[in-house]
Amino acid sequence: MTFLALDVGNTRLKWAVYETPCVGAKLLAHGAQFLENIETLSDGEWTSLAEPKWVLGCVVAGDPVKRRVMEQLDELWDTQPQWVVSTASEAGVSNGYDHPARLGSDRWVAMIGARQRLLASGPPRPCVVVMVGTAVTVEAIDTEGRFLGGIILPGHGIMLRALESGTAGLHVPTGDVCDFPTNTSDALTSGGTFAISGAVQRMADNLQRHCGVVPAVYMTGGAGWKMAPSMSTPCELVDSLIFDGLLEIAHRRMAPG
Ligand SMILES: Nc1ncnc2c1ncn2[C@@H]1O[C@H](COP(=O)(O)OP(=O)(O)OP(=O)(O)O)[C@@H](O)[C@H]1O
Ligand SMILES: CC(C)(CO)[C@@H](O)C(=O)NCCC(=O)O
Ligand SMILES: [K+]
Repeated sequence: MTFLALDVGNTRLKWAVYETPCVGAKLLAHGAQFLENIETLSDGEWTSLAEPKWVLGCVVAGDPVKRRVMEQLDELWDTQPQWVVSTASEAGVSNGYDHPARLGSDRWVAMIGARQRLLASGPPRPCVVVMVGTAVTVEAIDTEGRFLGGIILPGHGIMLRALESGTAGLHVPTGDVCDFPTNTSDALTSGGTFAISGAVQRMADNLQRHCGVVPAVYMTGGAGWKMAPSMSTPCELVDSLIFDGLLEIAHRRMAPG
């Protein structure tokens, strides 16, 4: 009766198997694979798994990647995967995007995970949801669970590569984050980090002004742990926000009773 959750990003596929489709269910196995190596899943890590009863995922990589993931699943099991599409509302979150379906499903799922966590931890309040992956997204959700809007900015890696390819003199090793960088490495690393933490601060300010309450801030994504020490706003790092969202959606859609 296991549940396989899939998060197919622009750089890596992350997967997790839970005992049941329910937030807080026991995590039985998990892993991550760079998109170039997806083909190894069906004769590698996934071979030792029991056939999952449910498979639910979100994909923001292109259709060719999605097809390759489906082939891997198909080689091993009969279970038909379901893929989350952003809609006008689901699992207690409503979608303020101009065209709800155009919102990246990873953003939608992470918001559902965050809202679930927020409500489990106390009375409703506004929250900011930060995802630090290949790209960075910062979303605003109001007290009622309405996604008001969010921003997309380049991730740390893309920022650095853009600077490297657009200049003659910016090829240097990774530096440290510091308040007043005095060498090129530290200047680049701190610049990328401040761009992200500054964007989060700004969105938290926007949301606080809009709602009149200090928002909770949740952060997730592969590079979240790198960003966490440099945030200027208090912020809770939750590695599993996308999986929590998938569990919550699956629970509401699939669980009997
Ligand atoms: N250990 C690290 N040190 C520095 N930067 C990192 C590290 N890990 C990840 N990053 C940065 O974070 C970005 C995305 O990393 P990662 O692939 O872990 O995230 P992700 O959430 O899996 O991304 P996606 O979901 O978009 O595939 C990369 O662009 C990289 O620059
Ligand atoms: C912004 C990313 C790349 C973040 O992973 C993804 O959510 C995406 O491709 N979104 C589609 C565009 C949008 O959300 O407006
Ligand atoms: K992601």
